Amino acid sequence: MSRKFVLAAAQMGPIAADEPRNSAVTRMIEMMREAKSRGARLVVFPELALTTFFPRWYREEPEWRDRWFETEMPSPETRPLFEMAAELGLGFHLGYAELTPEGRHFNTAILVDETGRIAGKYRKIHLPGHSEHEPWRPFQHLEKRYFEKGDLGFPVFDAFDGRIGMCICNDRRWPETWRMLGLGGAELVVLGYNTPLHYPPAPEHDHLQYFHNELSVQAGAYQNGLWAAAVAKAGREEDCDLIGGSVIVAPTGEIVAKAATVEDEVVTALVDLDRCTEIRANVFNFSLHRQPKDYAAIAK
Ligand SMILES: CSCC[C@@H](NC(N)=O)C(=O)O
Repeated sequence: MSRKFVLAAAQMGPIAADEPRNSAVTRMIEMMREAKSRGARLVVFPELALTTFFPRWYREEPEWRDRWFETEMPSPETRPLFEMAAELGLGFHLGYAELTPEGRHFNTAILVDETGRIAGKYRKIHLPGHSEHEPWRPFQHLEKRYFEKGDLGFPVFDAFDGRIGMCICNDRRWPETWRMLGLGGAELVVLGYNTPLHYPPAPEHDHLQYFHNELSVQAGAYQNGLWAAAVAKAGREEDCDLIGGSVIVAPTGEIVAKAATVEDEVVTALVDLDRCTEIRANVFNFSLHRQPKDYAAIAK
């Protein structure tokens, strides 16, 4: 059985602070139609794809924070995505802020299959930034304030005739993320990101933002012999420039599709999950070459 399918990366341009959820959903549905017209089976949306990247602001009122969070999925505003998935026979990956019935806040992503059913959930583990107001910054990065660390580990799901893993934005910079997903047997890792062009603690690295994105995703894919799709929310969002550069990467580490704009843009690639073997049966044959006894410090 062939395990080839068309994968779509649906980069999003900026979402204004006052842009309602149903506007973002309408933009996503338009990109789902575009992806389907190119034969896609799965479309990947960014991190926190329903709203502006709200951790850039410091606010103390709990009700201010909670307005950015989803208390159910699907919700009345997001249900059209699920209905469109079922109608088109097109799965999707979506990042959003999750508020649980117990009052817990997570930076979450879900995988939805071609029938519109939630096939998997991941909660972001590597939360970047800071937890207190730092007025010297031109904008805040308060993920450590507004979210709890994810509590689901790095699960891998049976879907799309393969094994699919997820991570979110800053997770992609950590080799441990990719190795955990690789050890779980992931053949495709999908992720979204909101990455500012300007990094206030080390502005001398600003010109490297696109490079570090590609470096991380290409290394993660190659070193674990898996496909990867990394998808941006891009462009000038509320006076903060976010990088674009959404990519689909093969298990060889080669970029096979790449966005050219910082706007809503769909890029597609034909993904053959059986190509993971090219790497996994050779250079990164884990059972043959990996030496976990010598890696003890990594897990401390
Ligand atoms: C403040 S750290 C840099 C920004 C970070 N962004 C997210 N959303 O994780 C990233 O790793 O891209």
